[in-house]
Amino acid sequence: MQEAYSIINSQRWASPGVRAVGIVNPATEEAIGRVELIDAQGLDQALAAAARGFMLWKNTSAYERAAILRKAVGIIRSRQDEIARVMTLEQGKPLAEALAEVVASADNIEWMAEEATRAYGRLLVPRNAGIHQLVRREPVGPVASFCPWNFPALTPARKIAGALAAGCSLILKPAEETPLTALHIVNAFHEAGVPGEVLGLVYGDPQQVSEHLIASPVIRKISFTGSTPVGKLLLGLAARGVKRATMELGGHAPVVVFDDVDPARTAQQAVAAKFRNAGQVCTSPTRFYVQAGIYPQFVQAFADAARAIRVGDGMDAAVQMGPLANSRRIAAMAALTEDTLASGARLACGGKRIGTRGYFFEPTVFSDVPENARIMQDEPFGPIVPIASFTSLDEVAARVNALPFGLAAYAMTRSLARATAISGLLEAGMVGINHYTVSTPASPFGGVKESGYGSEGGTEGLDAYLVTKCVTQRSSGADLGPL
Ligand SMILES: NC(=O)c1ccc[n+]([C@@H]2O[C@H](COP(=O)([O-])OP(=O)(O)OC[C@H]3O[C@@H](n4cnc5c(N)ncnc54)[C@H](O)[C@@H]3O)[C@@H](O)[C@H]2O)c1
Ligand SMILES: O=S(=O)(O)c1ccc(CO)cc1
Repeated sequence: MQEAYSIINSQRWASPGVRAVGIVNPATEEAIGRVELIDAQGLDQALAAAARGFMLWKNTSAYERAAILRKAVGIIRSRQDEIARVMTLEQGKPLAEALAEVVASADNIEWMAEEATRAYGRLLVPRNAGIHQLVRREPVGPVASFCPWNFPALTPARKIAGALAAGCSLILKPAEETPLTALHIVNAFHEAGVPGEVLGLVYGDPQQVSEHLIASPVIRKISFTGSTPVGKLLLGLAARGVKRATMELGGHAPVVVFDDVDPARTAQQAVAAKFRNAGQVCTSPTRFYVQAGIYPQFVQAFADAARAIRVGDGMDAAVQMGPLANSRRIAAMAALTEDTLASGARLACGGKRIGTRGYFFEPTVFSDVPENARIMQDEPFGPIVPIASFTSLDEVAARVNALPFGLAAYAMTRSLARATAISGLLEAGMVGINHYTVSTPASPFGGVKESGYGSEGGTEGLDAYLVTKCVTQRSSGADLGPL
């Protein structure tokens, strides 16, 4: 049995009369450990530490901060197999996917470590020879970050890397369902030399923790990855203190498949992307619009490839799709399947829970899905996919942009003219043309509309933790007229 716990000032926080909840392996439903939940007194200690940590870290040179972050990268890489194993046990994704996530986490931190030394300001051209005006970029202050369970290493890694590279202190609240992976990531930063006060880790009741931290005058910025409804709630709390926010919220990514592509190859590529992490990815391709000329062939090839996916315990190297992360997702998939059948859509494959032990659900494909079916509006966040047909570019553009979401969007075509046109039309923060990888360390990851605002990754990901200060300085003894 493994234990996860809050860390304040590099020390395990033991709340008197500590409450704990079990950590469940979603492939077996067995308890694999427990996570201790923090109390209000612990949160106050974490805030006090973050306030001290900010004064310390913002005065640490960017080069020193970068060196410490690079050391954390080395530690994470040296433990990547162990961290991946823990992730698969507590989250369910296949071991190869877990390993790829740990590798990506290290790559993101490494990229941000380099970026730490490039937070340039600028010098203005003064209106008077005795005046110097400079625009400084400074760390915003202590940050509170909230992470979900679908990427237990990468989401914390991105949030920690951006904040620490900029010179901010951070209190991280990972998901209580996947606490062990985050504990490994935070430990790596501390072992690398990040002072305990600079990076705190808290687990607790999500509502209690977010309300407590966001209300504190210590916290100057929040960063949240999760659902749009919770994001709106946290934005409301942040607004009361006029605090900055980065919000990575839900999506419902459309894929426009034009009739000039090979339907079988395109469908196989789509299936690999759709069922990654059992569809529990905010950038998952989740609504397929296929041009009428290749629609039947695409649906057939998609369903064949989905049926062939090997589903099982992610610890088995032959498995391609693991369980869903928790029992809530199974209930959500069952309800969505029922609802989609009732809408008149055709079930091409799947549609049921697999077995009674472990949160397994069949890769499920619906075709001829009407636009008003719930699955075309609500993010499935699981292994269910709707496919519909379209005829013209204008028609499909109106349909894909009708939702309030705008995170990722994709289009498949061999035509440069179509690719250019659809890239301009899609209302999304990230667009993939003939490709589903829209996230790299150098690219800004974020959405528009109700998918959130702000970016993580890229130069924008550092910018998100910086504020602007304009300093106007008079040379001593300068004889000045008006500015
Ligand atoms: N954008 C993403 O990467 C992402 C990740 C996980 C879940 N989701 C969304 O969440 C939905 C279902 O997941 P869920 O059942 O865990 O939903 P949820 O909205 O209850 O929880 C999502 C995450 O937000 C956290 N959370 C919930 N209430 C909070 C609060 N008041 N303050 C701070 N954090 C809070 C949870 O701990 C969890 O990690 C999915 O359908 C999906 O749309 C999105
Ligand atoms: O970098 S990705 O693996 O594509 C990725 C996608 C989404 C999220 C957040 O849900 C994290 C990483």
